[in-house]
Amino acid sequence: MAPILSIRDLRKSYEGGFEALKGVSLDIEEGEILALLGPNGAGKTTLISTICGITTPTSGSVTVGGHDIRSEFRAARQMIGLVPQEVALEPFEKVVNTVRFSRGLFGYGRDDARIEEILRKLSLWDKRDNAVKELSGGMKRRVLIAKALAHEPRVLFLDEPTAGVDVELRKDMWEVVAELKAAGVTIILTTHYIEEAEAIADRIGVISGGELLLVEEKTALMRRMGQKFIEVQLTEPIVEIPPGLARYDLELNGAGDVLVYRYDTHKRTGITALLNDVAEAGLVLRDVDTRQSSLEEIFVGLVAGEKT
Ligand SMILES: Nc1ncnc2c1ncn2[C@@H]1O[C@H](COP(=O)(O)OP(=O)(O)OP(=O)(O)O)[C@@H](O)[C@H]1O
Repeated sequence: MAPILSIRDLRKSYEGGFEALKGVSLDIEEGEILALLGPNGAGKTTLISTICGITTPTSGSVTVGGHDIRSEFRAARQMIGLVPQEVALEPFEKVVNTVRFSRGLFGYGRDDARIEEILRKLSLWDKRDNAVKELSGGMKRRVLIAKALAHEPRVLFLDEPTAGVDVELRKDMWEVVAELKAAGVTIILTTHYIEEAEAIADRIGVISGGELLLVEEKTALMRRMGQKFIEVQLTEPIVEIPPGLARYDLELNGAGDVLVYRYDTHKRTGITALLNDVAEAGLVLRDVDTRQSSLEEIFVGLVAGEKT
């Protein structure tokens, strides 16, 4: 199947010559959720703004549903919904009207049933007659999503959808995203919250300094780059690692009662030998725990590697 979004060698230099995108290429399949991770200033917003036609690219091409964003701007833009980072809403307008208005902007006729469906999906139906200014910050974000969905887009961009919202609302947002995916909407979101990408994305893209460092299926990425740790908890603390265990490159925690061993699941792990040698060294185990390195550790490693 042809990708719903196709980005080829996209470059953007701002006035003054700053290169915010240095040749980004990416294909996105219909119905997937892609999370774009990157530090501040990486170019995430520039990438989204360029695809959505808010920023003009210096070179390169983007097609949405086969429509070129420059030569077929209207057709391409019609397929896209954008939830911007900044909350920019008309404070005195009623929720329902602001969403209706967004639909009208795209040339669609009034469709109250559709608006009701969107407002209900976002738990805004009860607030439909409230003025926007009466809503909490989290609810305002939902209104932004409702507006972006009003013209029935097939691709939805969420630029930091949960920045500054509390944990509970963040989880609600994730549910909304999952429902949209189930309804067939393709979703591209940027986030600073790595746990957010870990929780909802199918694929992860890491962008830094205007370059896409990698794009990979989340589980494959975590399997490929992730390491595992085994924590050997001892009944009695020790002051130093016994010489018999020197070859393992172990770390002893501050309290002296946990030995941490890092291993790669793709190679021989050496766990059996380690546990034998721990017993041999006269240490008694209280418990053994394993832990997978998180996406956060992978991400920090990648971006740090890029800077050196
Ligand atoms: N209009 C502009 N003129 C000049 N430089 C700009 C402009 N907009 C963005 N930049 C620069 O381009 C780079 C990328 O910015 P962008 O907003 O795309 O980053 P981002 O990854 O979205 O960052 P954040 O996570 O902080 O929102 C930054 O260094 C920024 O200062």
